[in-house]
Amino acid sequence: MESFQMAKDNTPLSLTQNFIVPESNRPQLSKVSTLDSIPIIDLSTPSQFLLDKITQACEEYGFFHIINHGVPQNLCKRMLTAISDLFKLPHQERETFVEYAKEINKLMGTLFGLISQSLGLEKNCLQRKLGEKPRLKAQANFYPPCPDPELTLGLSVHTDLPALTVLMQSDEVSGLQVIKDGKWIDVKPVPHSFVINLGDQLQVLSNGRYKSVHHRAVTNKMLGRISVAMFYGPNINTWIGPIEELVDEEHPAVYRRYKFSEFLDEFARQEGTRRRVKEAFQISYDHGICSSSTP
Ligand SMILES: O=C(O)CCC(=O)C(=O)O
Ligand SMILES: [Fe+2]
Repeated sequence: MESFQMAKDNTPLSLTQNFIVPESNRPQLSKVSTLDSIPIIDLSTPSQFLLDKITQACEEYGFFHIINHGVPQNLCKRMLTAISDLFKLPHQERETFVEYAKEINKLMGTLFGLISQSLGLEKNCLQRKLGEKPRLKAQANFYPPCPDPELTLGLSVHTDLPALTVLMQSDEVSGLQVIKDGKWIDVKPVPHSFVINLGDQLQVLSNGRYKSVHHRAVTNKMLGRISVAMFYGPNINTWIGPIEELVDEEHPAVYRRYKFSEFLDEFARQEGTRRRVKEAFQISYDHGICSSSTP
């Protein structure tokens, strides 16, 4: 579906009516903070320092950049070009896709190890909980330049439903924004970095200690933007719930256990609403009675 009417020289003429969002959902770009940003973590720093940084980033932002991540720069560049071509051509550059997916899968292994340790768990704990046949899904996003970025959103406000996202964005153009302390902050591209964010399943596994944070993508007048997200999540038959080591008297289970298929069903059920999927699996401890809030 074309979101814009394009002139011959590829400049957008006007935003088509169906992409204009209601006033209450508009991005209010002048209110977005450009002073704050998500942390940048150097994966090559010595281990305890690195773990402290990861703990802090996961607790405070649920988002961070990683640099010195070991994924070849040239492969990242080829991947962005391949994705860019994909939007122009029907034909896929398969080899680059497969090679990229393999590298990112490896990187996800490293990140899950670090995040597990940052929670005080064994290195392989999170990946073990996410099951033997995880789902790795790629999503390519293309945001054409837009004549009026105030009237629309490139990608509406959401949290990522799986466990972990590795996002590569084009170096020149920003558009990703993240909620921090009730305010939108801009995630300016950091060259040769990936943006990492935690998904809903990680929030549940960590018993709410780490957050799957709301984010959105906005457009801009001048330049188109590309991003490539890789999501790592469980398969539909995997049971997800707070990890036992993270539950005690002081930290009672925030969520009940569920099969991932149930989570997906709930997600589908909430189509068309401002989704609150995790909340449906929350345990309520009101009046000393413990009950799940799922209908
Ligand atoms: O384009 C972006 O930066 C955001 C992408 C995103 O949030 C997603 O694909 O889930
Ligand atoms: Fe997302």
